[in-house]
Amino acid sequence: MSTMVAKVIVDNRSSKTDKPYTYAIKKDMEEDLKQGMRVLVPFGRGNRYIKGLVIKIEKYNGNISKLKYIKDLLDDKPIISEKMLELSLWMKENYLSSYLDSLYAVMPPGDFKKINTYIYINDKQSFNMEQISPKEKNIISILNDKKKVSFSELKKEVKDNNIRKHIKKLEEKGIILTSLEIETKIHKKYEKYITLKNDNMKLEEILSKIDNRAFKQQEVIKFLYEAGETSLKKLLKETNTSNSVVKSLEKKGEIKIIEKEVLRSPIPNGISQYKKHKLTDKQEYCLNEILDTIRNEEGNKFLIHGVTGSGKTEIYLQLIENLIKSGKQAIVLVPEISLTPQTVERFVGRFGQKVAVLHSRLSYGERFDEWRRIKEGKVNIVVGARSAVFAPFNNLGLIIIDEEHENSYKSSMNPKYNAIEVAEKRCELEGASLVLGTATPSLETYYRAKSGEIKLLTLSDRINNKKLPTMNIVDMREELNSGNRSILSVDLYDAIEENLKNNKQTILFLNRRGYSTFISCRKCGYVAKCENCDISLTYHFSENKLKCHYCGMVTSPPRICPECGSKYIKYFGSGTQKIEEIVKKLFPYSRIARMDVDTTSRKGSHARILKSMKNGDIDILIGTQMITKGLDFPLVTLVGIIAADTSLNLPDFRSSEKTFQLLTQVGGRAGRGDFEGQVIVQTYSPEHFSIQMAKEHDYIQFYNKEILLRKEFEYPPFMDIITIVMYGRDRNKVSKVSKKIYSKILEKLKEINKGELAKNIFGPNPAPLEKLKNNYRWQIIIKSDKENLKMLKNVVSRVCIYNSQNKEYKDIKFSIDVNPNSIL
Ligand SMILES: Nc1ncnc2c1ncn2[C@@H]1O[C@H](COP(=O)(O)OP(=O)(O)OP(=O)(O)O)[C@@H](O)[C@H]1O
Ligand SMILES: [Zn+2]
Ligand SMILES: [Zn+2]
Repeated sequence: MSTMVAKVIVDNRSSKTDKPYTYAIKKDMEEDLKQGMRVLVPFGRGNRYIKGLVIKIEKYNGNISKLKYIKDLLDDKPIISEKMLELSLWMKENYLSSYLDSLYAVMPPGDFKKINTYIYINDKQSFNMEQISPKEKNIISILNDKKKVSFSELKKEVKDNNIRKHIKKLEEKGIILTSLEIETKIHKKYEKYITLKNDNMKLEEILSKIDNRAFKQQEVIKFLYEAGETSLKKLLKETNTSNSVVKSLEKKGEIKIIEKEVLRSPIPNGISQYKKHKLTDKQEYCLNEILDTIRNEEGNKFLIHGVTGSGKTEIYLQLIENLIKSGKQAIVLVPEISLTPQTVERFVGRFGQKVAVLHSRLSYGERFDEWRRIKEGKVNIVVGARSAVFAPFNNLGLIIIDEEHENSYKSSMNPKYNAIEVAEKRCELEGASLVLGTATPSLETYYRAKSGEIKLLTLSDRINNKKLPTMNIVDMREELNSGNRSILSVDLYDAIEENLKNNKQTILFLNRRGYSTFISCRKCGYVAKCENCDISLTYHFSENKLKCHYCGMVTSPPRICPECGSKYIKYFGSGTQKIEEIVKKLFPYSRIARMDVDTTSRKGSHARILKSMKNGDIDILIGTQMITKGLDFPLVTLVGIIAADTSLNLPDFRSSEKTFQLLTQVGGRAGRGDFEGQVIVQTYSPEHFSIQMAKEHDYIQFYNKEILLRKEFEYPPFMDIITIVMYGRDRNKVSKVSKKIYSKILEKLKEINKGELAKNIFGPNPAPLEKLKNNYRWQIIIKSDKENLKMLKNVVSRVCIYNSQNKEYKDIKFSIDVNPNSIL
């Protein structure tokens, strides 16, 4: 006969114990135990008790007497739903992360150990004591005494093995409520609410019991009779009374005071309503296509490719409105930096209290409260950054991912997931639909849209047929030739001056990304590139060498330009701060603000800058990536891009794509109001196709060219990339271990007759950022086609994860990333 056993992941931060352990289940626990519940299990040689999570319950054919038993159940119901558990296990496989990291991603925020189920009486429900068993009565009387009891406390007091069943029954009858809560230092907030005690009596009857001269008391009664349950604060304000009036009414037994929990909310007060636009024909077509396709079950993945200012957000809003009517829930992902008041206002301004907002700046308490509001179904829309994809809805109907091309959807921490892929998987598991939107789709997404996997919807015009801004390219080599060594070209200078005269706003953009600088000829625009990878070489100061960050090729920097022989070889790099200084000198009477990581680190500073921009208190806004997303200011008519080459010359196969996206997105901030906009792009490579295509607003042509290059050089979407970074304090050791890992990978491949794949394993090489936070980093890069991906992941986990406890690897850590954002 086979028995059931539980597979448990224990909450112990060590890669050695990060695997499912098998535990036997006592008879009296069998019925209650579900996957997704936390349990207490004896662990290790000393059999100390440790918390764990049940990921599976299955038949066992081995000898059960060899197993340890689960000691206790910690939850009365799963804290992770079946589907979220499945999603988490899928992440573990797909991104080669640990069980524990993957589980933490889908669990309530905060510490696994500190989350408790609490049980309390449902004030709203009246019930008949006769239908209640003595044991249930016992529970009710404990709850009546204590108001709220944690599950484990209650268990201690009741001492009944069947307690879970009683709780379940009581909950089904609506007599008690349960909720997950976290022990935090932040205490829950309560607020007093007042209602009439005899609310089924006529108003005259109640009033007749109160002294005629007690006007205030009479007024309070009248108010409550009209308004029903009201918060004390509001009551005092509306009736202009004092607390003592309320107290004496309570004494007389005419009113009831109830304490209610107030959830902390990160949503700012006083957001005004965001009025619904009547959709344009094109928006409407798009909305209906999505709704029809879903209705006819012809697919559930969509890409809205709509130019900047084409009204994508309004489509999202009406899509959500449509969906929540049928009782479903929706998640909207936006890039962290565009979780600005402007975005939040649109969703909250339309749907009000039904929206929860999740972003990384929330306090611990706020985050947990939002999580609970979602879990308990108090909201049906979540707007948030990447991790909001795990919002614990149980009737999910839709995930929208705005600006789907953004880097920030890929996590750089464990589990190193890509929120788009996770969203897709989650939609699959829950039968929900996925809508991606952007003006500049990622190559991967557009490729899939063209292949029919994702339904493509295109909006090629701005709302009200406003023109897309004209893009003027300034060749900075010519500026130099004509003697202008300033960072601003004559054209850009003149345009700013003109704009100031007309009281219009200007945005100046400078991409500061990139750590080491690139090398370029100021005369002809030549950029040093790797022959094997078609990627720009990075200049390393300490060694005075140029290196390829993909294949490891090393060369000395040229003294004179190999193309034109000039000696104007320069390395590049100036930041927004420098620009700010220069612009201030050139336009001393203008109002200038800077928006980058340095100026927005304090809470609220981001919002403040945006507000002054909106109010027209800023003439020139200088910024990094932060100003590229979603901003909608009607007075911005000029956008200047200081150096388009910074992103073009990043040592990354995505550099062309990123440049096209950036120019289009930043440029897209211009001319959104009643005035036409222009963009001035300064560059040393004006003929580069990503700059040319951005100038023409021609995504399709850009895509067609770029996708050929991806194919030729074997990059995504045609190949997947896995990077293994090995790091530690001792450079020699890091290098030794990397070499060992490399040869083990080759060995394993030979063992399974896949030796020919050795040509796809690059390295080991020092990572471009070789020393980071006092660690030396070396990396191996693996390229894989779809067929071999699973096998290669398997090899990598065998070599790096299962053996990471190996003595040889002492003091060395591994970081594995599947399709990383960057390989720096
Ligand atoms: N049907 C409509 N009628 C009138 N105005 C509209 C309509 N739909 C959207 N708008 C307005 O048009 C402007 C641009 O819309 P929105 O910001 O949604 O565009 P978007 O496609 O999301 O742009 P981006 O990708 O640049 O962020 C907004 O000010 C919005 O309020
Ligand atoms: Zn040159
Ligand atoms: Zn190379």
